[in-house]
Amino acid sequence: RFLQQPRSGNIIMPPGPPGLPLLGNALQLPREFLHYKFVEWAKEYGPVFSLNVAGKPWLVVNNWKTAADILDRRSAVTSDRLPSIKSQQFLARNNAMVGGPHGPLWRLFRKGTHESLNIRACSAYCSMQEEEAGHTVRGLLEHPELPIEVHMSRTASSVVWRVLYGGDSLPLNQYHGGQRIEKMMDYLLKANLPLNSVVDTFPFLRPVIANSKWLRRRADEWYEEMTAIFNQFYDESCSRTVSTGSDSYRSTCKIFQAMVEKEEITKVRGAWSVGTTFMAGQDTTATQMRWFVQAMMLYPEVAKKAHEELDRVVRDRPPTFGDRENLPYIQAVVKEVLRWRPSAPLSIPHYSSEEFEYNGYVIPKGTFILDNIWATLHDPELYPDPSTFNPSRFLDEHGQVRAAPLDTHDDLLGFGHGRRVCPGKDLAVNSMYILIATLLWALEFKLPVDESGKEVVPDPMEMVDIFIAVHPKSFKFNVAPRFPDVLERLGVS
Ligand code: HEM
Repeated sequence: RFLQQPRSGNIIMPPGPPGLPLLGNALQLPREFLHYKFVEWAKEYGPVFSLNVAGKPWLVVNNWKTAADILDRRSAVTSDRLPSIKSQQFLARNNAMVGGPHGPLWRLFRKGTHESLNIRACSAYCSMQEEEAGHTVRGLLEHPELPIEVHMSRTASSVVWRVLYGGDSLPLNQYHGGQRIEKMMDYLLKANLPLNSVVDTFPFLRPVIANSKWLRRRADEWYEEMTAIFNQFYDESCSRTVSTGSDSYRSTCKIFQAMVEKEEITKVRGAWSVGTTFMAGQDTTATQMRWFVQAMMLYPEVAKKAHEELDRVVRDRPPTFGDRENLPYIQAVVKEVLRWRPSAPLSIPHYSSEEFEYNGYVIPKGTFILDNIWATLHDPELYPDPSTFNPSRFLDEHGQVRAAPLDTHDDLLGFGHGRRVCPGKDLAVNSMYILIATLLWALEFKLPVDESGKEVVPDPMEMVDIFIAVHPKSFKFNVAPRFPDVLERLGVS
């Protein structure tokens, strides 16, 4: 308790678990699945509690109400990101907007991404997304030997690639441009892992490293290579016109190119904005779709209800975006996938840029704020029996999608809060809708069997924490076509 007391002036932090002198709660934090530990602490200390991690104040927000109060309503002062020396300053040279400060540069980045990804702009990508859903069915049927992560990663990358860079559909099982970015991203993500950066643990080393070419050499090489890749994709994109099916659109690169021409942003920052958006948008959507496949194998009664709805509404032709309003159960499956297994259970941490007041507490400037999305989406008060995959929880007594209760973000779950809310949320939900509808229309998901004929049942609690994102552990799957000529019907034979 002593360590939760004000450190200076009138700071009053909410209570939290007691810690050790100097180290505070640092040794009590598990290295992975922090969100589970926070759920335990929230039961004891309430939905918003504080920690002291080696002298640094942390605030953990664990339900929809506190998230709305702190991250939405006070977003003017709770939308910063932790200043990270290794990843932001040395690796990305302050060009990575996702982890960057809440300032003028970030506003330009949001302006460009919003123009490209807002809900109206997204309508231009629908025919491309329908086509990608068809390619995914073909991939699953023609290459069932490939792991589910390879299929879903191709699909998610391809959609984001085509929107951001206006390129062609990405191939399955062949090295492509998107993978060049993904490979590089790994190093940047790992630099953010707690205690993975010497300079962030001991910030007094910053000037020493900044002034030594030899100590900085790995970071410099990484930056040069990343920038060359981003610039190459950006230049190629700026010279193409995109047209898919009945739609044509400006790639995100072209939107940033117009901003570069108006001298609002430099070219290198435009290229980095697009590249880091690709990084943020690819893995998240792919992870949600892997959970969807697992859920369909574990909950065949859900797949059956979805098949009944699709058979009644679209019958023997593939679903389209035009069918969405008539497919409430499919919409509810999309919501339940996002609720059941959010791909970023602790969101991306926020940081307070000013001292602020909340419920009688006074939270200091420089507080690391963790949004425990997992706790919110597994709160039994809002979602009874939260560990069961049950899309019907989102439907009213007439079988229609129920209106989202105030402040719950029930209409777009798992995309974060406040000014930092995910700018790709509408594109992601559109991708998930058309993929889920098309995969369920085209395929029967079954549990695979082992050599002795026994069903292999995946455990939905087996997950891999890779910092920010949490994936399902790799699992086997089995699919069969629901129509003998399914690929012809999809136009992808
Ligand atoms: C189902 C898929 C997705 C999920 C679950 C998801 C989730 C999130 C979350 C939780 C955040 C952090 C929000 C916060 O700080 O409060 C975020 C940020 C972000 N997302 Fe997504 N996202 C998804 C798809 C996408 C897509 C498709 C794109 C773009 C093509 C995208 C681009 C971004 C960017 C650029 C940020 C950083 C925003 C900022 O710092 O201002 N995301 N996302």
